[in-house]
Amino acid sequence: MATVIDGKLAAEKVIATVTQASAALESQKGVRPGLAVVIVGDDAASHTYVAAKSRMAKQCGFNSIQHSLPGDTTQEALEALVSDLNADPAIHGILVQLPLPKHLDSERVTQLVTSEKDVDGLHVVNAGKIATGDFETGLVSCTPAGSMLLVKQALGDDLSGLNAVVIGRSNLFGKPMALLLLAANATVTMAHSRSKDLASICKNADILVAAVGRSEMVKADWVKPGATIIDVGINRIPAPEKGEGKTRLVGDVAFAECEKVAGSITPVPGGVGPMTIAMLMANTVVAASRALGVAVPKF
Ligand SMILES: Nc1nc(=O)c2c([nH]1)NC[C@@H]1CN(c3ccc(C(=O)N[C@@H](CCC(=O)O)C(=O)O)cc3)C=[N+]21
Repeated sequence: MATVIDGKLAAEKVIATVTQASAALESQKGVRPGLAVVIVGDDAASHTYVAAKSRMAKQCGFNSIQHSLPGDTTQEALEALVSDLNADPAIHGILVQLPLPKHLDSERVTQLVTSEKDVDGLHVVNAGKIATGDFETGLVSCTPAGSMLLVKQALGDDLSGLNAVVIGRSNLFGKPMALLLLAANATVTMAHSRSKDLASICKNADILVAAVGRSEMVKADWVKPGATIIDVGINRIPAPEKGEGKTRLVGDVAFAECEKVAGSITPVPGGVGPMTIAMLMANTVVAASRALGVAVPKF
């Protein structure tokens, strides 16, 4: 039976470091880290996530500001808000909740956020820094950064000699995750929906990272015995056993069967999800520390 990796506990440790660094900033500089979260429209799931982020930001002692814009907000209005936040010295981190409503160009908005305040790590400058091995001056996107902390917790900092397979190739997750694994000396394979024979690619993985967005797609016979599995999927599926119309959260990995083969595995919920929020707080305190010229905490 695999060890279940406790993402909530790991996230609490990150949050403790963030809270300490935030308090130090306030006592040294009289400034609290400022995080602005922008949400457009009334998607229920997005509002739940944003509420969780705001709650955590307050718990960390941040100045947490939420901008909720109506679903018919124009591109110009959204860009004007982001420009204001870019120029506001009290704001150190800006997050524009994705996905945006279809009439808006999210790539333009994402690239408008100044790279120093891009706590999502999605600006091309930050993506480029990861790609070129600069982990000192940029910001790493939250879900890959959090997943990497969980991998290192299970296996140590040096992944030399280990095969890592990342399923999924998005700019948001798959690409930066693969680059972080590579930087830690793993031998990395990027698999995706067009890959031939996913099962046999995965079977070779000492570290298997699933970010496909398809519930419970990774089966036990895809898993190398003893492998470390990081499940990045968040899929809401019907749960009639909980009552009519109820749902439950599952990952991209068939947990119950894979747990019997893996060495360690992250659960959903309670795995990567809490780490994503924790790393958002970490990026915010890092951005604030840099802006104010104080020592930057390590995570
Ligand atoms: N600009 C932007 N940045 C994001 O980082 C971003 C985003 N947009 N849009 C949506 C996704 C999704 N996301 C999650 C964060 C935490 C949990 C999380 O904490 N999940 C809990 C369970 C929550 C529940 O029960 O619904 C868990 O896995 O244990 C999940 C999902 C961040 N995202």
